[in-house]
Amino acid sequence: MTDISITRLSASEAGFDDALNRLLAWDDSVDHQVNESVRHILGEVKLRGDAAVMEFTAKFDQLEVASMAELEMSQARLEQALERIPADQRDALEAAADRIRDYHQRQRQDSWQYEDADGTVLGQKVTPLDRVGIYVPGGKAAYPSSVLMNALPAKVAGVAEIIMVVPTPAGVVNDMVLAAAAIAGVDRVFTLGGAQAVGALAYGTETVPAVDKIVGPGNIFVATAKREVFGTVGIDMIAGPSEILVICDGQTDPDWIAMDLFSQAEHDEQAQSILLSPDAAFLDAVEASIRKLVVTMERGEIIARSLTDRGALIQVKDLDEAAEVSNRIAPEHLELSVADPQALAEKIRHAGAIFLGRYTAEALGDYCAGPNHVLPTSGTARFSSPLGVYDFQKRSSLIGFSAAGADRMGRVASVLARGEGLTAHARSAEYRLDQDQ
Ligand SMILES: NC(=O)c1ccc[n+]([C@@H]2O[C@H](COP(=O)([O-])OP(=O)(O)OC[C@H]3O[C@@H](n4cnc5c(N)ncnc54)[C@H](O)[C@@H]3O)[C@@H](O)[C@H]2O)c1
Ligand SMILES: N[C@H](CO)Cc1c[nH]c[nH+]1
Ligand SMILES: [Zn+2]
Repeated sequence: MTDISITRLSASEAGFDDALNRLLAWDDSVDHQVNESVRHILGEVKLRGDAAVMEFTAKFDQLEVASMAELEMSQARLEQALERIPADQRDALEAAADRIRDYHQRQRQDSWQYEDADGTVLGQKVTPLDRVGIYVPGGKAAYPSSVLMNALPAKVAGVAEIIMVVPTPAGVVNDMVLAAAAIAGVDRVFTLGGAQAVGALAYGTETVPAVDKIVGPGNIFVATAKREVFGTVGIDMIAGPSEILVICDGQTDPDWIAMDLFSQAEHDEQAQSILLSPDAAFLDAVEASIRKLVVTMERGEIIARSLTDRGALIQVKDLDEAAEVSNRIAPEHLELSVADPQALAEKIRHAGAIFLGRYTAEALGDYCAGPNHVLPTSGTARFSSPLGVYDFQKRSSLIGFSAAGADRMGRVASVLARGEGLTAHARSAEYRLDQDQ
């Protein structure tokens, strides 16, 4: 079933704001059911550990096992996969890994400190996280690229132990995913997915070690579970169903734009693909390309569902208005398919990643451009950033007063502490004052 009925909107028509809000929002009933189900799964995993994880894996991934050991892939199995995949796949994984590593090495932050005139030392100590969990999606497609995007920044940061989870529906293991884990240096791999995998990493089970932070993208169950366990562990962001927003001046081949919209729609029925253009005839041409091309797509049904339920072709007055609408949406991926993409990029404030110019297909960013493809979705690009080395490093403040510094700032602290009525604070500072002054 590849029939598509795609929403057409005009930014100048009455009611556009409400229509856009409806387009971006999740259906309330979906939201409610997902929240209920995720809370139930997390509660069971916290209470019953491995037993609950195995039950949910049987239920949601149709994978029955007698023991948790069957859900762990050994390092030997990862190496075997690396040896077994065809040479072109191994070369492509290694080429992508090199680009991703190289890009992320530039993000590493080092410790720093400086000294005041009185010898007081102040600074920041940067430390990698001890143990992280990386979620690699696997329900509707296999994502070796997400293994690299999650694990390599953690490696660059110096994380001591990386635990990967990936669902393998019906026990079908993807060798490229395991090979990518070998290339990236992942320490342990469990074939678990969904909220049960997130719960296992957050709370720990008899077999799965609890981690300090969970990163990585996933469907709505995974994104909701990460939100729920935040606080028990750190999370990177909400990286849910994929999104693409294309702004086009009407001069790019409509087939290219249709395929760019498909590229994210094919991930998930809940993915969102939107096109903005000031050219109404171009919107018609892209709609015609969509209808022509969808029947040629292997994942045509997912694309048709996604474009019908969550897609839109929106006419805007001009590119300035396109930038305004885009900033309201704060998309995960934003393609600027226009003559002067740099000028338009100046007007963009919120987007996970910005793809500049007609030749920059978002798909290249998904695999091998270098920047991370784990990006904030659902408008969270207003306050979140791409996954990066900084997500795997934390900072501790360094404070070392000299005797002179303790005297000078101790007097300030004493006044402030007494103002707050906290006498122990005041006296602790006062003990260290120069008593001759
Ligand atoms: N934002 C990003 O950076 C980014 C990157 C890559 C992929 N993605 C997105 O990741 C998602 C991958 O989704 P996927 O489904 O292929 O794999 P997934 O691994 O995210 O989800 C599969 C799991 O969902 C759980 N699940 C499925 N139906 C359920 C139900 N009814 N109740 C409870 N749990 C259920 C199962 O446990 C299953 O293991 C897509 O939405 C894709 O767009 C996002
Ligand atoms: N587009 C996804 C991020 O939303 C990443 C991906 C992996 N493979 C293909 N695409
Ligand atoms: Zn993609």
